[in-house]
Amino acid sequence: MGCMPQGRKCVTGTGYGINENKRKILGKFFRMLKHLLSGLEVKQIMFLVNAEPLDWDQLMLLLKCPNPPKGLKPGRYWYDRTTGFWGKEGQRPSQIISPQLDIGGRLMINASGGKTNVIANGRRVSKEELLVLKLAGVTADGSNMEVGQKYIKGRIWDKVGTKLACAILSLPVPSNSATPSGEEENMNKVRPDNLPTKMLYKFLLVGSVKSGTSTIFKQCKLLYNVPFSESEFQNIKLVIQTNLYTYIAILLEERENFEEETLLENRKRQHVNESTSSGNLAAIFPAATREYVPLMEELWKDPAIKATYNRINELKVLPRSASYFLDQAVEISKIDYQPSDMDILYAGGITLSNSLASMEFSFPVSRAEDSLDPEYRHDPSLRYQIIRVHPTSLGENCKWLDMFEDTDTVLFSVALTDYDEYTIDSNGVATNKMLAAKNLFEKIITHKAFNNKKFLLILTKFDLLEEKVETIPLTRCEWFSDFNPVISHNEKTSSSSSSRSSIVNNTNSPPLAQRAFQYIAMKFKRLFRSVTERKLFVSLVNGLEPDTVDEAVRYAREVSVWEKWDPSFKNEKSEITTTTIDPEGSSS
Ligand SMILES: Nc1nc2c(ncn2[C@@H]2O[C@H](COP(=O)(O)OP(=O)(O)OP(=O)(O)O)[C@@H](O)[C@H]2O)c(=O)[nH]1
Ligand SMILES: [Mg+2]
Repeated sequence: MGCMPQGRKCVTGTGYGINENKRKILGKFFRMLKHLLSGLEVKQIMFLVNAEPLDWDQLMLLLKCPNPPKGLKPGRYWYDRTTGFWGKEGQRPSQIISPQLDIGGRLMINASGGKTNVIANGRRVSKEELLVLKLAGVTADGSNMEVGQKYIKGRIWDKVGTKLACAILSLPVPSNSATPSGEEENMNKVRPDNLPTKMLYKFLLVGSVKSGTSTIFKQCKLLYNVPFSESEFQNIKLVIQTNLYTYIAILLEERENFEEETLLENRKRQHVNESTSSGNLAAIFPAATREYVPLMEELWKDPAIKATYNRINELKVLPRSASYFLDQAVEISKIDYQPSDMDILYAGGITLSNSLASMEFSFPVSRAEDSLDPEYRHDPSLRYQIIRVHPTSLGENCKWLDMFEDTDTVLFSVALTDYDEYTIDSNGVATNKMLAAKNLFEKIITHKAFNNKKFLLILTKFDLLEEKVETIPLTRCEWFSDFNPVISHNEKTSSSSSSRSSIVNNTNSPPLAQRAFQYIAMKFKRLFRSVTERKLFVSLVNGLEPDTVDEAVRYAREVSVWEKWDPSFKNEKSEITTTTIDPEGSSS
């Protein structure tokens, strides 16, 4: 075959004759490159980076770098040397290539056609990028920011959420090899002793729709003193006020129905206000930010409204928390209303960010911990991150879970009350919510990115289960068809002796709810073991009670550092530390 450019021999070809059928295409690539790059004039218009043409050496540097641009064609490109961001001139970034390559000219401010007032490394970023920077927690104040992969104001790619947001917004994320120096990547996993870096443990909080994840997330913010930002706080306030007006609109509508039964004699009076009973929220309360105190006071004087309100439990369309807010209607409708912690917790429909929220914290040292031998204490300076993601943002078959592969422990939340509830999809097909939760659980535990993750199942809404299970049998859900509500004396003793949770130890708790909880935990544990051959940890939670959430999250901390959670670890009983019960142990 003879000599190839740059004097190299084609070793595999040595000693063999040329396949005449292929002669035409042999060396095609080199002929093409030579053709493209031989004359300076040609070169100059072929590959421009930051408005400067690349010479042969620069082009080779670009093509042979650890993470070269994919499918590079002649054209005009921009390149941010600090981050490795790469894109076509005038367009948003399309890839992240190896950073720090000495190619092209100076990055221009309008290189990517961004229209925001934020400049990153000398380039005006696009709206989408700005959103990502905000998600990553980089303050975007219009000043010139240093946005390195390695140091940002840190390392934005470490912030989960950044990756997910990028995926959703079709912005590039660095491939593993693009992360400068491989050890950076693994810093959270293998930490050389001489590095003083604090370790960050990551919990992914996920569950099916309305499983209580945002309540747990909000509870954690309050528990671990992570303040709500001003915009989060304003958003919460707006949601609470808007919710209140929705409840009132429903009351106004329902008032009519009740009246026909109970307030026939007052009917004429009611007609005076007919115009307000349309239920059209926008018409009644045009702007949630306006003060409606006088209107609210007037409404409460209306006997028909009072009568309707007294029968609020019959109004299935109103959420349970409605009466909590309606009781403070006048207060909430004030312009200067400040939501209390309880208001924030009770407010449904609040997601701090649309689909994704993240908080970082350290555990305050508890009194119980303080009295422990230092050897058994957790390092109080360790940092933890909780990322809450809504199932609808995980995409088809949870494909975006990849973005969370650096999670240490998954907190999977299931509402204990889901067993008799249904979701209706766009085709009108009803699915039992417990089965939907089971389905999501199976998808996540079998996802390739979560192969070896530890899982803590958070069974929540226990307070609501206590009420519900007394009237609606658990067997409503087909998965629970073999639940036997009759508790033998022996089982009763064994279940309470293995219970550590304050909820379970509460002697007022109806045993039936405990029994149901243990049964559901056992079902999930068996499912988990059959799929992964590993142990599923379980915590019982009432999202509105801080102590139970604190116990569960501290339990997640324990779980994260146990090295003995693999199947070879026989004595599982000793894993049960401060928090939870072992439903498997007690259900035999
Ligand atoms: N009584 C009671 N209510 C709860 C509990 N946990 C959550 N809730 C309520 O249940 C509703 C749904 O809870 P969220 O925390 O919003 O659930 P989510 O998983 O964020 O739901 P979506 O994001 O809307 O899918 C809210 O009205 C909460 O106040 C609980 O343990 N007990
Ligand atoms: Mg929510």
